[in-house]
Amino acid sequence: MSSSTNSVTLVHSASQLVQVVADGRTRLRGSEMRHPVVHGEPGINYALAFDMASGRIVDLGPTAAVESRLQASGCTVQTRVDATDCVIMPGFVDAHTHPVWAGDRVHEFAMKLAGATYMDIHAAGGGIHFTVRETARATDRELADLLSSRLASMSRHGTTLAEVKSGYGLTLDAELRLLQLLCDAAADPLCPVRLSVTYLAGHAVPPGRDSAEFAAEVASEHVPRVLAERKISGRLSAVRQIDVFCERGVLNAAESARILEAALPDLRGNVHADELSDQDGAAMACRSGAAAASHLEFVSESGISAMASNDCSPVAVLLPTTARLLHLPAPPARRMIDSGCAVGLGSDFNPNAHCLSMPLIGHMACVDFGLSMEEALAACTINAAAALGLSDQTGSLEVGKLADFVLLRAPRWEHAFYQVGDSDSLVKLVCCGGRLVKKG
Ligand SMILES: N=CN[C@@H](CCC(=O)O)C(=O)O
Ligand SMILES: [Zn+2]
Repeated sequence: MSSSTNSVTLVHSASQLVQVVADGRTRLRGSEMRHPVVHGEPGINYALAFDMASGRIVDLGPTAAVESRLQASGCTVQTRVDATDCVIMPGFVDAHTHPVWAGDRVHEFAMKLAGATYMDIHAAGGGIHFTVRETARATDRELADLLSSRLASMSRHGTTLAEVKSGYGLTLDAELRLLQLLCDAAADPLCPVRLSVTYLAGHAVPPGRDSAEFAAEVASEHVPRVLAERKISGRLSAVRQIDVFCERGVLNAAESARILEAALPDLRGNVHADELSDQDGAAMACRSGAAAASHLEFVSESGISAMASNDCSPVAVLLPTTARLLHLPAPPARRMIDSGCAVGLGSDFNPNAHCLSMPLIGHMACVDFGLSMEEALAACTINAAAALGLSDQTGSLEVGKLADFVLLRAPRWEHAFYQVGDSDSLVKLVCCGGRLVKKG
């Protein structure tokens, strides 16, 4: 029970309370992922109270105990939310999304089903290049509306924090435009999802350009301008991460490192690594001091060892939609966890992988990558928040943390991953920083 509390909202009578972490740890590595903290004694029901002014959790535990502590400390319970037959659990954290673009690529889905590879389409001027052209044609208003409807959908599926990347601009001005749209959304008090904005500085090499020369331009001109806008004018102050697509046919490890290092330590590194081939991407991410490396289908043993080495190593963010869609081998998820990596999860929402539901991602991580449900839970809460450097604030339910939680209409939390494709109706209520954003 925290002391400086006045008016609180009390969510009570839940059949389970899922904290994930209860001792302040900010990531779960390796075998620790098997043991998220869950309370669900038969005959006991559970509550969570949050301060309405700060949006932070002030107490949680069995309902009777929480109510008597609130009364003893003189708190006024202003709002009561009945969670009977529901589970209180942390909001889902989506550690990797590309939500600002126009023009779908459903035609490419058909091409891939007929056997075309991702890189065949990319090299022929489709893929990211197609989306860059469509995005350039769209107005700011159209892009803002598309972004906002995607964020609303994420929220309906229970996401309370998402990493959101630019990357469909490629030129400096076009990237600045996309970053501004993301920062405007992040600053909107009505935005239903907390956003952590990433400057995806090297998503593709513009047609006709040489990758080394493009990387040099991004490192020496684009990155300094984004950093200046962020610091001096404050226009892009919500930008927290930098990303590159380290891949054969895009940027190699040296070119990627050059861009990342131009932004560090102002921005945290967050890298597309070893997705379609082993490019030494994970190890490069470690050497560059990045906070997260995503994809990792082709990660090497040395990349896994580097990511498993300590509590500051990058979080290994796995993206089940992409591996499935592109018929890639599953990333060696078991090997990563058994080696001691902190594994996180992301939807990778983008025009290639059109999925906004983290419960579905958790299901796919279990079925396709061999995670247990406990590991998937840790991966899409505390570890995904760790990938964004925000796991001291969110990603678990603990006193003092943000009231970022969902009520799941189910007897046990495992239904989040078991009831595949049903997350919109399973998620009864979403609370983001103490703001109730979905009621049903
Ligand atoms: N791999 C690079 N970027 C995205 C795909 C972007 C696109 O195809 O538009 C990803 O993470 O999967
Ligand atoms: Zn991506």
